[in-house]
Amino acid sequence: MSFTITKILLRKSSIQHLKQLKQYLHNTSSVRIVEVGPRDGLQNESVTVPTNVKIKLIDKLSDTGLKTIEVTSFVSPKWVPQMGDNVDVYSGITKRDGVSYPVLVPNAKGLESAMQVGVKEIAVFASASEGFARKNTNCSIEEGLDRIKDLVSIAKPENLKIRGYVSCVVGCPYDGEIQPSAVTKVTEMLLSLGCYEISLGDTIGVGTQNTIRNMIKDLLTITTPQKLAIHCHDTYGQALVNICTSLEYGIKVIDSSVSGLGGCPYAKGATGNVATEDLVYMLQGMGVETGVDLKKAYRSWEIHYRFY
Ligand SMILES: CC(C)(COP(=O)([O-])OP(=O)([O-])OC[C@H]1O[C@@H](n2cnc3c(N)ncnc32)[C@H](O)[C@@H]1OP(=O)([O-])[O-])[C@@H](O)C(=O)NCCC(=O)NCCSC(=O)C[C@@](C)(O)CC(=O)[O-]
Repeated sequence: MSFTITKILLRKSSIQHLKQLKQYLHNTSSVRIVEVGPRDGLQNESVTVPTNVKIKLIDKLSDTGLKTIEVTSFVSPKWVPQMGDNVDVYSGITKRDGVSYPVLVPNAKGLESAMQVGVKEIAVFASASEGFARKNTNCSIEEGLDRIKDLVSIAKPENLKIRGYVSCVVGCPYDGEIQPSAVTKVTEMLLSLGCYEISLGDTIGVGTQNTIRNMIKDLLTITTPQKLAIHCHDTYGQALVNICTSLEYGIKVIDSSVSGLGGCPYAKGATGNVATEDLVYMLQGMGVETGVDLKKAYRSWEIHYRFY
């Protein structure tokens, strides 16, 4: 290809890109932030944060304007001891009207305990990679989906809201690069089981603009952006860029973690999620409404910080 033709094509694609950005800014006046710090963040701390500190942190977060706060998980305490106080945390927090407090559940046993304390929303989790599925849940992708099917059959008649996660959407610490089609397959399955939204987890933060874009493009062949959320860990400082790329494709639900806490005990090398404060700051600058008070978000973190 001649140099001139390449230049024309490049100029055309950047004009298209600008048009797309303009369109997105026009369409995106607000986003919903899903705060995952108390679960995704604290599950990975080297020390177990005391229950009363977790409760204070969640109550402070409830005061920031966040509408969804994932508070804990009902997984096996043998696997993740940091979440072993799930019943006390969920029972101890002050539930505000208009705020949803989902919990992560891996199986029917976890769902049963969650229902006993009156949980109204759960999050189920699957993986796009076999290696991670086995390390994180001790079963294959397919067996994990069967477990989810079982627990959904109990949760649905009880009118519980069910959110789904797909982990390792671009890369896996065990299997390497992940093909978009693998993500699409698991997402389609979770949607067909009744999840109202699927959060796309870049579990180890290896995504870049291109890999995130390719993954979303493939997903948009089977679903709409309204059914998707993005969940970026920030290992290589790409989280905000990857979030902007997701916004371009119309995704308006973003997971983040206060102060950038986070990681997964079964994904070595994974650093924290994108920090809620950084995300709110960026979106405010773009004129996108989040409903979150930035100063209060900073202050909520002090509770946890004072613990150390
Ligand atoms: C799925 C299992 C349970 C299978 O674990 P397993 O060992 O295969 O299960 P099991 O059925 O053989 O049970 C083993 C023991 O755990 C107990 N048990 C079993 N289930 C529960 C439960 N729900 N609550 C309490 N206890 C439970 C069970 O009763 C038994 O106790 P024992 O008889 O030995 O005394 C295990 O692998 C597990 O809990 N895994 C979860 C790991 C985890 O929490 N990882 C982090 C969350 S995922 C994540 O962070 C990614 C995400 C969502 O953020 C998105 C992203 O970034 O990608």
